[in-house]
Amino acid sequence: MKKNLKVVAAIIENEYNEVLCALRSPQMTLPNMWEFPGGKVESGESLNDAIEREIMEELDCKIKALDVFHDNTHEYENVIVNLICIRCKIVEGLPTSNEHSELIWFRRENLESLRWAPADIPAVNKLISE
Ligand SMILES: Nc1nc2c([nH]c(=O)n2[C@H]2C[C@H](O)[C@@H](COP(=O)(O)OP(=O)(O)OP(=O)(O)O)O2)c(=O)[nH]1
Repeated sequence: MKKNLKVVAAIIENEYNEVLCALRSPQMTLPNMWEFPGGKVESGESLNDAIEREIMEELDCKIKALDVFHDNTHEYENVIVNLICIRCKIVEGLPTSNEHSELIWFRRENLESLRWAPADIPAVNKLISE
């Protein structure tokens, strides 16, 4: 049976309506695909605590979770990912890439030009069409 993963990802927008996008490194699963930064929810952890912890670990900056933007379940070849995208705002610091190959701020209308992890595509489409 495939493993089910509960994953939170941060939708962080700046004052120019640009969204923070992260490129998964060649060493990660889903290598060289774009994603919203985040990671697996640990047992007993709330979604907000999980995204705030993951962003501190991955991007070295403090965020506040605002609300759930999109919730999608995607079946990959080996795993089923429940990806919960949460709108967040930066409270302290600037995002720094600890684990990703690249971090960029991208305008919503240009998001479709990136090669996204398949689970992210519905959230990306919602961002573009909003
Ligand atoms: N962080 C994040 N993960 C995503 C997104 N979309 C998507 O399919 N995933 C998948 C990739 C991973 O299989 C899973 C968990 O993310 P993770 O960031 O903890 O993955 P990881 O590389 O640490 O996983 P692993 O190598 O330890 O198995 O969710 C996304 O937008 N953000």
